[in-house]
Amino acid sequence: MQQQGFSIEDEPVAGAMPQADGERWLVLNPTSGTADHTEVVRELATERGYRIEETTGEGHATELARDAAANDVHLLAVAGGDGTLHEVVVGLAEAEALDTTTVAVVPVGTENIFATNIGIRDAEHAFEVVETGARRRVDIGVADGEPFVMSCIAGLLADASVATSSEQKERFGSLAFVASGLKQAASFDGLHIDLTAISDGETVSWSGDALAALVGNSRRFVEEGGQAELEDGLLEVVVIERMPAGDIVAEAFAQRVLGRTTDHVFHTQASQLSIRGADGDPIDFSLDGEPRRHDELRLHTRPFALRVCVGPAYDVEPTRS
Ligand SMILES: Nc1ncnc2c1ncn2[C@@H]1O[C@H](COP(=O)(O)OP(=O)(O)OP(=O)(O)O)[C@@H](O)[C@H]1O
Repeated sequence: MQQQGFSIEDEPVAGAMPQADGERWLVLNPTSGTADHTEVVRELATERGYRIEETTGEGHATELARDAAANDVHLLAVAGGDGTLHEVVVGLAEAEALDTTTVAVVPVGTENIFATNIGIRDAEHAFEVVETGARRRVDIGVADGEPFVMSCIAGLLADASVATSSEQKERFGSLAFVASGLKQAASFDGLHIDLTAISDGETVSWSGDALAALVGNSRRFVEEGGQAELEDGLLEVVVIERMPAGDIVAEAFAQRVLGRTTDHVFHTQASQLSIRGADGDPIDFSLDGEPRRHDELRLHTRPFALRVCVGPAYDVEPTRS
C-alpha cells in the first residue's frame, strides 16, 4: 500500500553519504542474551567512532534514547535484544525524534526477532550494514499510546513462547507455540475476548474463547510465520480459538505442511483494532516481550514511522514473493 506523504524511494542508501549521520551513539545493554558481547561490541563501535552509553537497568535505554534525541543524534545504534530496542523506540517516540533518527539494531539479545526480520545477522553485520546497507522507513504499532516494533500477544502464547525454540517459532508461526505447549493448552482456561478490527475499510469482529490473540507488526503468525510486511501500514491479527488438544496438532500440521490458515484460526490485517475482556477482567499482554495489563487495549499502526538500517535479506514484500 502506498502511503501519502512518504516516498520510500527517497530514502538515502547508507554508504552514499554516511558522514551525513553526524554524531553516532550506541546504547549498549551489557546484560542482554548471554551477556558476553560487551567487549566485542565496544570494539566494533569504538573503531567506527560511536559514543557508547551502557544501560544500568530497566527503562534506562528509554532515557538514553531521549538524551540522544536532545543531543541531535541522527544515527542511534542499539545493542541488546528486542526488549532494549523496545525501550529505545519508546524514548525516541517520547522525544518526537523517530522521524529524524535512524536506528541500527545490533542483535545481542536472546531472541532478536526484530533484527532477524530486518535481515541483520549478528553484531558485526549490524555495524557493516550501517555503512553499506539500505535504510528504510518501517511501520510501528502503537498499543494504548506505547509504541511496539514486533508484536503484542495475549493468552497462552505469551507464556508458551518462552518454552519454544526461536527457530521453530520463526518457521512454523503461531500454532507451533501451542503445539509445543499442548499440556498447557489443555489446561488453559481461555481468554474471553471481544476483538474489533478495521480491515480494508470494513469493521470485522471476533468474540469468544481464545487460546491466544496475536498482533504482529514485524512478525507473521500464520502459515509459516517469519517476517511480516513492514511497510504496508497494517498489523497482522490472529486469534486462535480455544479447541481440544488433538485439533491443535491437526491445525498446526495443516498450517505448516499445507501452508494455509484453518477453521479455528481467525486471521485479518488491520490498521486499527481493540481487544477487551468480554467478562470485564483485565488481560495480560506481552508487548515486544514486556508484560502489560489492560482492561481494553486499542492498537493502531504508525506507517513508516521508524527509520532502520536493513540487511540484504530484508524483504519489502515477504508475503508476495
Ligand atoms: N545493566 C542492566 N542490568 C540489568 N538489567 C538491565 C540492564 N540494562 C538493561 N536491563 C534490562 O534488560 C532488559 C532487556 O533485555 P533484552 O531484551 O535486551 O535482552 P534479552 O531478553 O536477552 O533479548 P530478547 O528480548 O531479544 O529475547 C530490559 O528489561 C532492561 O530492564
